[in-house]
Amino acid sequence: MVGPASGGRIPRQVLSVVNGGQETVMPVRPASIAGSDFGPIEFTKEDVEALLNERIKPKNKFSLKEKCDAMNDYIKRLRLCIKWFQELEGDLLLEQEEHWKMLESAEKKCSDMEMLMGEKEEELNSIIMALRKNYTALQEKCAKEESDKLAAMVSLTKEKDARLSAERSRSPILEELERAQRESSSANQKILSLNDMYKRLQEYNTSLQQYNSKLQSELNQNNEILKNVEKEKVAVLENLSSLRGYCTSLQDQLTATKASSNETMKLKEALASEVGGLRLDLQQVRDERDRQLSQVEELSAEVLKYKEWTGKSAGELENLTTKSNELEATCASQNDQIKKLQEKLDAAEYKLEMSDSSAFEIRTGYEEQKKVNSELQFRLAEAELKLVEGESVRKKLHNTILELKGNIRVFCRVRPLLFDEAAGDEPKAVSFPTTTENLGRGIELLQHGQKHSFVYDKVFVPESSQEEVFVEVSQLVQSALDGYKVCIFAYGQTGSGKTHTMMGTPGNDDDKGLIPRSLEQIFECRQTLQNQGWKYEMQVSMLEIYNETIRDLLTTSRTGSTDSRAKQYAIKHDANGNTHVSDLTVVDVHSSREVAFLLNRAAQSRSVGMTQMNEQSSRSHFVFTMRIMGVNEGTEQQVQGVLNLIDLAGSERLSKSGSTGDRLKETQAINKSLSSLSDVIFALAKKDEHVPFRNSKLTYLLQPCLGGDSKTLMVVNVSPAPSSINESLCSLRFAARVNACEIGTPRRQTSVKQLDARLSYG
Ligand SMILES: Nc1ncnc2c1ncn2[C@@H]1O[C@H](COP(=O)(O)OP(=O)(O)OP(=O)(O)O)[C@@H](O)[C@H]1O
Repeated sequence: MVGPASGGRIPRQVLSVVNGGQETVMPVRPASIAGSDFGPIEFTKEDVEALLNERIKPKNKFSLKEKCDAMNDYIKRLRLCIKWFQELEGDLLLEQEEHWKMLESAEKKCSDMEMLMGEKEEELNSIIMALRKNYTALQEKCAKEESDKLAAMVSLTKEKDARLSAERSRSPILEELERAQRESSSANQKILSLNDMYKRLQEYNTSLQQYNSKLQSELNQNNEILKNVEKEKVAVLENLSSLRGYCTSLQDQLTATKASSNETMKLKEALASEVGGLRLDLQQVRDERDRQLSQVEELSAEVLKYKEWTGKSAGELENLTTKSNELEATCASQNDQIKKLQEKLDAAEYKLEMSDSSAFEIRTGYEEQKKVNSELQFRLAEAELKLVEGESVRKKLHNTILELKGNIRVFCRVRPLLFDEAAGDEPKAVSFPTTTENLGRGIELLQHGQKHSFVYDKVFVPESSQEEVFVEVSQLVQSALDGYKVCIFAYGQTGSGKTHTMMGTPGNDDDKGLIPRSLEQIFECRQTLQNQGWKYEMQVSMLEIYNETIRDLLTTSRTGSTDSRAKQYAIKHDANGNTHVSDLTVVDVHSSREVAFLLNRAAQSRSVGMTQMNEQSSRSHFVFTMRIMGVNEGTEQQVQGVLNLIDLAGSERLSKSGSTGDRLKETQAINKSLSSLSDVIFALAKKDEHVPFRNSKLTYLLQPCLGGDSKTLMVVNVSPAPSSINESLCSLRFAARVNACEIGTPRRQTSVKQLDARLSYG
C-alpha cells in the first residue's frame, strides 16, 4: 500500500489492490467509482507517481497500439480522475473552510486551554515543588535506605554465611526432623489409638458402671430377698419352736390323759370285779334266803302238822317255835344283808356308770388330742420342709450374692499402731473416707503430701475386731460346706497383721483369727445340717512353703531332724482339676477341738524368725486345707468343698528388713514367690493365654483356686505406721489390681457319684 505521496495532496480514498503479485493503488471515491461506467481503474504505482508528478511513462511491454489504446483509455480515465479531483478539490475547499472555522474555534479553545494550562502549570509547579521537596525527602530516605540496604546487605551476607553453615548442618537436622516427624506421626497414631482406647475404655467403664449399678441393685434386691428369707426363716423357726413346745405339752397332756385313762380303766375293772363279787354275794344271800324261806315254809308246814297233833308234846312244839324264830331272825338279818348288799351294788353300779362316762370323756379327749397331735406333726413336718427349702434358697441367694460380688474379692485391714510406732506429731498416714459412697470401702494414704485413694470390697479400720472381720468372711466359709472351693489368703508387708488376722492370738477367745473361727462355724453348721439329712466327712492337711520347698506340718515322722523336712513333696493336678501333694499327711477330723489341736501342732512346726520389722515373723507361706465331703441321705446328693486358708509370708524390702545370711535367702525366696503370685494375678487379669502358675510352688499349688472356679478372697493387711508408707502403698496398689481381676466363675461341686477320697486343694 502506498502512504501519502510526498509533494502532493493525496485523495483521501485510495484503494490498494494486490493483483497477480503486483500491488495496484486506486484512488477511490466510492459513490462515483463503484457506479462508474469505466469499471475499475488499474494503474501501477509508478503510473500514479507519474500522474502525481505529471509525468506519464507508459510501460514498454505492450505493442504500441495496445499502448496507445491503453494510453487513451488511461487518459480517459485520468480525465475522469481530474474531474473527480476537481470535485474533490471543491469538497476539500469547503472542508478546509470548515477546518479553518474549526481551527479558529480550536485556537480559541487553545487559548482558553493555555490559560487553563497556565493555571494548571502554576498548580503543577507548586505540586512539582512539593514533589521536589518530597523527592529530596525521598532521596534522603533513599540514602538512608541505601545505608540500611548496605547494612542489610552486610547482614544478608552474614546471614547467607550463617545459612550456608545452617544448610550444611541442615541435612542431619533434616534427618533428625524426619525421624522426629516419623516418631511424631507414630506417636500421633499411638495417641489416636490411645484416645480410641481411652474412649473405648471410657465406654467400657460406663458400661461397667452401669453393669455395676445393675449388679448393685440386683445385689440389693437379693440382699432384701435374703433378709426376707432370713426373717421368714426366723419366723418359721420361732413358729417351729412354739409348735414344738405346744406339741410337747400336748404330748405330756396325752401321756397324762393316757395314764389317768389307764387308772380309770383299772378302777373300772376293779369296780366291775367288785360289782361281780357283790352280785355273787347277793346271789348267795338270795339263794340262802330262798333256802331259808323254803326251810321256813317247811317248818311252818311242820308247825301246822304239829298243831294238828295238839296232843303231841308241848316241848317239841317249843323247840319248833324257837327254831322257827331263829330262822325268821336269820331271815331278817339276811334281808338286811341283802339290802346292804343291794345298796352297795347300787353304789358300785353308780360308780361304774360314772367311771364309764369319765372313761368315755377321756377317750374322746384322747382322740381329740390324737387328732391335734397328728395335725401338729403335719405342721411340724411342713415347717421343717419350709426350713429346708428356705435353707436351699438361702444357699442359692448367698451364692448369687457372692457371684455378683465377684469370685475374687479383696478386703483391706489396717492394724492399729503398735506401742513402738507411736506417731507423735506426724500427720496420720492412713485415713478413711467418710462419704457414703466409700464408707467402709475406701482407704486413703498420704505419701509426701500426695493423697492416694483406694476402694475395695471392704476396709477394716484399726479398731475392727476379729469378730467383725469374721462376720464378713463367714458367708464365704459357708460356701465350702455348700460344695465350693474357697480360698482365703492374707497378703501384706511383714508385720502388717496377716498372722493376727488368720490365726489370732492363741488362748484368747476374743482374738481368735479367721482360721479357728471358720472351723468352729463349719462344725456348728455340720451339726445343723445333720437335721436336714446331711452327713459330712472332713479331712485337713497343713503345709508350709519355705524357700520354695514344701514342708508337711502334720507329719509325725518329724522329730526335729532336718532329713524328714527335706522330703520332696510333689504337687500334681489330676484330670478332674483336683490338686494333690504326694505323701502329705491328711487327717480325718470330727470336731473343731481336734483341728485346734492340729493347728497348734502345726504352729509349733512353722518356720518363724525374728526380723527387724517383726519379732515373730512368718518366714514361710502357711497353707491350711480342709476338704469337706457331704452326702445327703434323703436326696442322695453329694457335695465336695475345699477350704484353703493361707497366711502368706510377709513381703519386705531387703534394705529395710536388714536381712543377712539365711534371712536374706528366705527374704529373697519370699519376694520371688510373691512376685510370681502377682504375675499370675496380672496374667489372669489380662486374660493372657499363658498364666505362669509354674513359676513358684505357691502359685502352682493354688492354681485351681486362682485360675478356676473357686471363690477367692484376699485380705490385704496394712500397717498405719508412717515409716511403712511405701510398703503399704505397694500392697494397696497390688490389691487394687487384684480387685480389678475377673477370674472364672465359681462352680459348686455336687454330684451323685462316688467321691474321690483323697484330699485335694481344689
Ligand atoms: N488388728 C490387730 N490388732 C492388734 N494387734 C495387731 C493387729 N494386727 C497385728 N497386730 C500385732 O502386730 C504385730 C505383727 O502382726 P503379725 O505377726 O500378725 O504380722 P504378719 O503380717 O503376720 O508378719 P510376718 O509377715 O512377719 O509374719 C503382732 O504383734 C500382732 O499382735
